[in-house]
Amino acid sequence: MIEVAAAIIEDEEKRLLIARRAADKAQGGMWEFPGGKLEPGETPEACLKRELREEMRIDIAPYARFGVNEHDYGTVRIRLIAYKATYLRGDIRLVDHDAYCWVARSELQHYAFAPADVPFVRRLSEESG
Ligand SMILES: Nc1nc2c([nH]c(=O)n2[C@H]2C[C@H](O)[C@@H](COP(=O)(O)OP(=O)(O)OP(=O)(O)O)O2)c(=O)[nH]1
Ligand SMILES: [Mg+2]
Repeated sequence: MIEVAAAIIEDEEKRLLIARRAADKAQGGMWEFPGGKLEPGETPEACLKRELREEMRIDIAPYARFGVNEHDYGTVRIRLIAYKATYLRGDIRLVDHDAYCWVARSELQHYAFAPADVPFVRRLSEESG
């Protein structure tokens, strides 16, 4: 089981940050909440702060656990741990993804998300914001 943390980052207009996985990666071309694999001994919050600096050059503050979803991709099984987070500072620069977007909750349904994210997307779509 691979443990992966994902950040649901909101801006002042209540839009959420989503990013598209590069074509050459697992789940290439699919949208996700940015993040990555936990390193040994790392908390999900620390992982997310590190990953968002590495992958997008921004600072975030995770503040609440949103949920966990286990998904079997056949060759790998992942435990995806989602945290709500606040966008603190930095201009986004894509290091790893090939696109990003700030989207309203009502627009999330128009993006093809990685299968492990689908339960989170459904819940977020029903939230007000
Ligand atoms: N970051 C992230 N990964 C996700 C999401 N949904 C989902 O199925 N995944 C899968 C894709 C990968 O198989 C796995 C790990 O994600 P990753 O590629 O971001 O890991 P990483 O940043 O540590 O990158 P790397 O060092 O392995 O290249 O989790 C999601 O919303 N966010
Ligand atoms: Mg990543």
